[in-house]
Amino acid sequence: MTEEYDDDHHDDDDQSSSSDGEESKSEDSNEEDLDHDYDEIPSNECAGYPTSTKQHVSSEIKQHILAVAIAILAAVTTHAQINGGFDSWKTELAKDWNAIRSSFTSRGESSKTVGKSTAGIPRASPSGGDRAPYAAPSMDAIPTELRQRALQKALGTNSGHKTTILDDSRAAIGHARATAFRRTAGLTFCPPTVMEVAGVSQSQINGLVDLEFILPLDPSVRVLHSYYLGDALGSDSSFVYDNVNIFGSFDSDVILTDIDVVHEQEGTEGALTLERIRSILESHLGEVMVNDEHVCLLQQYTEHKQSGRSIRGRTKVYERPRVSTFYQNKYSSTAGNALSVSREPTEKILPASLTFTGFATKFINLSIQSINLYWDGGHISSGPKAGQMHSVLVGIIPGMESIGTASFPGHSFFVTPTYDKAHVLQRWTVTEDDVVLYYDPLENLSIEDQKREVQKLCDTGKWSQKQKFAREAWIVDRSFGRDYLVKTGRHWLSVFPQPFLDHLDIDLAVGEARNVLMGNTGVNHQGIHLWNAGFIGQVHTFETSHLYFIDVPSTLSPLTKDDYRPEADEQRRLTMRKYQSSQTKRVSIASNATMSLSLKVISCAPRVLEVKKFLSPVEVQHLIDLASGAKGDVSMQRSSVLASGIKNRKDQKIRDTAKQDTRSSTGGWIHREHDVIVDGIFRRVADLLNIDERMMRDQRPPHLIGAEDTESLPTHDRIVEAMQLLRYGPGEEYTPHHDFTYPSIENRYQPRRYATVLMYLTGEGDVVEEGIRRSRSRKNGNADASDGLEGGETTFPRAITTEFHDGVKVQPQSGKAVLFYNVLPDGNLDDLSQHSGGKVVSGVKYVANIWVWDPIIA
Ligand SMILES: O=C(O)CCC(=O)C(=O)O
Ligand SMILES: [Fe+2]
Repeated sequence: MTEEYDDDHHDDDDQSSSSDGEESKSEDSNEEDLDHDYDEIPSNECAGYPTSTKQHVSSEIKQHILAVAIAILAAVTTHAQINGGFDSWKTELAKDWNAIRSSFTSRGESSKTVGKSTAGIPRASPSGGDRAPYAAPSMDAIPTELRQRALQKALGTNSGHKTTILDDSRAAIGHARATAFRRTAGLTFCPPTVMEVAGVSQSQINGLVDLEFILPLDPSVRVLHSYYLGDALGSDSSFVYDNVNIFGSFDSDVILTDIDVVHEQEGTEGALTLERIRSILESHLGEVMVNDEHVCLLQQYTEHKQSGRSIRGRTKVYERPRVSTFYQNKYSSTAGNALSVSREPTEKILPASLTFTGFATKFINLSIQSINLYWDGGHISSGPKAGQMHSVLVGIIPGMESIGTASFPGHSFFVTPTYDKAHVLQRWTVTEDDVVLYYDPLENLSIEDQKREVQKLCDTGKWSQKQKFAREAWIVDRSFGRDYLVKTGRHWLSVFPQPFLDHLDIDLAVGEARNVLMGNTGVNHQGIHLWNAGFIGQVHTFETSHLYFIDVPSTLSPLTKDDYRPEADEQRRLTMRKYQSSQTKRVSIASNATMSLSLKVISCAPRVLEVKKFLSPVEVQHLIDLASGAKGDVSMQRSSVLASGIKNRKDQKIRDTAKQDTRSSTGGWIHREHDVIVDGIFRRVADLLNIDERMMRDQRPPHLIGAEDTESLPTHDRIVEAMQLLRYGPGEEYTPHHDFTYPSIENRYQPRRYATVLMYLTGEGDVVEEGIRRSRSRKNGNADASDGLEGGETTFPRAITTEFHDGVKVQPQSGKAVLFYNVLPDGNLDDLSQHSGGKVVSGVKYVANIWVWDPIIA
């Protein structure tokens, strides 16, 4: 991925931060009819596309129904019945379903009146505030006594003690204490276990909570079945999606047909047994490849096919903690004690209201043609172009793909064919409720007509299998996203499901990668390490053997692949010791010396941590010299921005259009192999992130890079981009944006930048300021370096706090690093990770950025 992103990395970017951010009053086209139930969507092999006009029962009601159904089930059934597994679960649920649903109808009605909504989801409060405006029914919908009684029954014990701890753990240990980034964790289509029915599951203790979701039977079964196949069969190929295409369109149908045939032959009432389905799958895949969730999914398929009833599944999601838990000593009842968090604080603590209301907006193209996406800036009010429309090309959305940008409520966007920019296909005004927007040429057709149309497109070969699959995958994603929103209050910006790292099987050919993930780094196969951000001011420390450079080595030639061989590596490490120290001044060090650095949490949501003195003055100086041209070989250019998701970044025209006022800095790229100092910084960053530095190496096979013996790992590619050096002069800035991008739906791995490490080279309390000034004026007479930096703070405008109205600000300080995560522990992209580089008032701001992608095992 590095090769692809190095030269012109893509950030999505706010297109028009000058907007006053006023809440939109304009009509949106997504008014929904909520009366349609999932269960009534007919099953069909080639279509069944939900539309935005007729599809779902309010997801909120669904959540209530499910939660209550499970509670009732748990409370009324005996231990043996619960243990009866799938069949009894389904029967019981089915029996209670209608009664439960009708008892909730009135509640459902009232949710409709909350305001204009998408899929029955009440409108967010316009003021922003906590941004969790949706009362998540979740576990709280189950009365505590019911849950406890169910648990006691299930466990056959009266241990009140146990119950209390488990109840508390959900509220307390969940939340911010989730310390790993997981991708679609614990996805299952099997009935709840005894523990789960009782409201307890292992993953709650690991920090994530259960989400029960419902998907329309068609096309979900086909899509998910194909993903399971792809993951099973393609686990050692780079792009599982290719396998999904091959197997998903061929084997997938063959397996489903086999199941249908056996079902018919055996005349089974309802569903085939799990054993029978397992044996059919095993005959195609082999024993080790078959996983239980896949089997359960197919059982739901046989059981629901006639009725077209929906698919039920569960996965883990991140529940953001209450803002009161972000403060260790401020709100006494929480006081940093994990197990007491579940008690409600006496006073209701609200986050500071925000003056900024921007958010990530994602546009999905459900047609097969590429379309242009424009931001509509309205009429130009003065100047020679007065009266003309001002629109800005955000990017081109390829067929069945998505791109995104940061936006504000009230912003308008429109799409046109790429070949006819005057023909507006669809126009949207974004609001907080509508940030994932679909262009769907079939949207206005009835479900029946859509089916016919898609069938025709399939039959006449106008759509490929791949295109059809991608469209169906988006439909599944969209459906999941609604349940995710209701449960968490957050929009789903990722793609569901992401590969199931939780299910990596030790028998599969991932041994080495697993070791890397699990090894000394403390990262396990369940997820990628994230520093805990339990409360503001929380301090962590990490050890690194990549000590500060306190002198510049006599030779600074680029490193070759051979330099990364273990012996060469070790030799260099020893040689470099004479230029290094464990403090920013010289102290005597042993050859195996390490140093320890502290990270301090400055924001819990988003998760932001700072490390003072991450870089030594010599390292800072070295990077500034590279950025300022004193050392020549880094070419700094006017920074460009692109909507995230655009893949063709060689397209100069788009790039030029994208050079807007949103980002006025200049920047250049520097590879880790540039020299030993830069390489050392990358290694220290790996330690900071708690990942194996080898994953940051060039992963291309030896014959492509002219080396014999390489230490590459079974990741797709190196997981780090080249370092980006940025220079901002007075008046220059980078307006609010996200660092994440939207991966292609075709990429089964859904790679993303999970972490940003931003290192300040100049700034307040500048320990090397004097040195920099002297050296710069000496070396290149750079006049602008003679002033200290004023302004240029990095702001997380949407950080949740009880103190600040404009978010959390980070003052540039020479040598300081800020680490923030662009993802949440449940694999969603973190909209709150939005940030800006403030306007420089005087002096020059230099920063260096390192973006790290989540390790993906090939
Ligand atoms: O300059 C800053 O403070 C932020 C830079 C940034 O966000 C970026 O380059 O993506
Ligand atoms: Fe950024």
